[in-house]
Amino acid sequence: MITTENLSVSYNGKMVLRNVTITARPGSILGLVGPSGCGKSSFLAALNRLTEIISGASVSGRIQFDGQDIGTVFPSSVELRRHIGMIFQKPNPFAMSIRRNLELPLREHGIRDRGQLKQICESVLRDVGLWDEVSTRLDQSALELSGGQQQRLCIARAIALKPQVLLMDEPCSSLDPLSAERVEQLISSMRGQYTILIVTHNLAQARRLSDQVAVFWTQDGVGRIVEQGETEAVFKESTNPIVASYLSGRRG
Ligand SMILES: Nc1ncnc2c1ncn2[C@@H]1O[C@H](COP(=O)(O)OP(=O)(O)OP(=O)(O)O)[C@@H](O)[C@H]1O
Repeated sequence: MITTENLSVSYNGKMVLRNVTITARPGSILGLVGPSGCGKSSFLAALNRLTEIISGASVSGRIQFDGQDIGTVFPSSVELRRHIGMIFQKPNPFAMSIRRNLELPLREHGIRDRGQLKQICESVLRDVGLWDEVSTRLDQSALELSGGQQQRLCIARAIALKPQVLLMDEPCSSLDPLSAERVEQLISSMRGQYTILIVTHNLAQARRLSDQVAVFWTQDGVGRIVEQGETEAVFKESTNPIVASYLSGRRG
């Protein structure tokens, strides 16, 4: 379980996200929606400590992992990212073979046994539905795969490390409609196994995929969460006029 309390993010002293307090339940999918620029990506970056490598970025507030301060649980960013994986909008396989894409992070985390590496590679490629498509060309460059296949490979690379949490920043938005549907189905099938936080601009997708949803909005130049709850309840019953008109597609 991952929980934030009054999490705020600033760049060069200017706050862009204020006081986000939210819980992502174990095994559930939390959708993060809201118009451009309201701080959704900054929120994910803070959770994955990417803000540490963004010049001028600073974070305040608390992040807890299974009830403990995340800095205590994972003092090093390498260890943190093993447990909290990230999938980006644009698939970002390494410019190397499909096999090496999967083996490299495993080797970096101390798994060197060839049999074990082979077994994990096959298992995660099966999990993401890629095995039948790539099993005969594991030594070809990952960059030769289609965009949708590359994104599924990136998800395989992330889950090879057995993370508890996966952060996804618009994972389908750079893909053609069929590939996007395939990746969405994959994410849906991962419910129960991983805690997933997914940013999406596709409201229909947020509604189909997520168990809970948080609506981000910029007010007075700062992003914050204006509504959160069970997805169907938020979509059907929100009494916040901004949220209701945004979710119905009339605004935003
Ligand atoms: N590295 C940075 N330096 C300065 N300002 C930044 C930086 N990254 C983001 N911002 C600003 O922070 C605010 C929030 O941006 P962020 O990308 O988190 O929003 P978002 O909701 O994810 O937007 P989108 O949906 O367009 O991806 C924006 O005003 C943006 O310009």
